[in-house]
Amino acid sequence: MEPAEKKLKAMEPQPYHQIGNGNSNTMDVEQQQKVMEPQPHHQTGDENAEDALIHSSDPLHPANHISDLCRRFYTLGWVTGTGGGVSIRHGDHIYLAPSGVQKEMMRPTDMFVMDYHTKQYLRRPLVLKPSACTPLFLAAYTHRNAGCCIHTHSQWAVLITLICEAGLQPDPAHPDTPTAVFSINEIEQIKGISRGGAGSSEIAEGGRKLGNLGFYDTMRIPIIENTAHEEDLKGELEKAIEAWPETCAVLVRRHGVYVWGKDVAQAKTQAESLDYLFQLAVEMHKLGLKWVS
Ligand SMILES: CSCCC(=O)C(=O)COP(=O)(O)O
Ligand SMILES: [Zn+2]
Repeated sequence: MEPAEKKLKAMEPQPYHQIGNGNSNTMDVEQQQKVMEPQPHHQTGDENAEDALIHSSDPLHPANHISDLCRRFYTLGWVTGTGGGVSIRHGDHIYLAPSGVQKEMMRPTDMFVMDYHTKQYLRRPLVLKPSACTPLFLAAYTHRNAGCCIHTHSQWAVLITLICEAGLQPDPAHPDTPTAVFSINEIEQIKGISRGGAGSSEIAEGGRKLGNLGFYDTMRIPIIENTAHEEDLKGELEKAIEAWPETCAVLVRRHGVYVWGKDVAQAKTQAESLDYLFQLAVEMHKLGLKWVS
């Protein structure tokens, strides 16, 4: 190979199972050596059937879409340093990223696929572990019938939990638990948030269409405490989902936020609107302005 050709080849992104990431949570030295040896493609047997789950020329196929979204979210600081992630539910199939990998470098071949009903993996890349966020994503699918769940480590999300922790912006509607919720109103971007938790097309009891929040509504996002291990957040996240039937997100103190929607578009736009509101509130706080009346 000519030197210029070699240089170009080295610049091409490689699937995770070919490069490793040095993250001990994912691949130790022994595992990395193991991936150099010829191996069966996957653990579960029918290679062609498994590959059909992740190979598609459609950029919106979940295996392609998750990789693409993570590259975009990386530039926003949402999934840097391997933190955060995205999961998509596609019919009965749940697509999940691997754990501890550089999320912006993922390829469709790195994806895990789980059956929604049995919770069994239909596809499991051999040398990778499924995201530690999996139980949290499943909670959004099970309890909110979500079609997509996004977890960010955005610094705006973390900062807003710290400001609420300091008790500087108690919510008048919840005086007993002033630090357990982030509330904001009278900001236009609130209209980007659905009223019903999973989707604006949902119909509430009595036939009322839920739609999105209005300018004078108060958006409330519960905050749960962080745990040493991501998967241990599941119980508190489920409790928060139950206690706040209108929320489309749960903040995790000193960690980030989980946001879901009925489909990728709704989860993504809600994550964007929330990040905007978190940032705005942090900046308002710096200026001594209140964000809830
Ligand atoms: C520095 S990331 C710590 C783990 C975490 O909070 C996270 O969101 C990523 O989990 P994953 O298992 O998907 O890598
Ligand atoms: Zn996280």
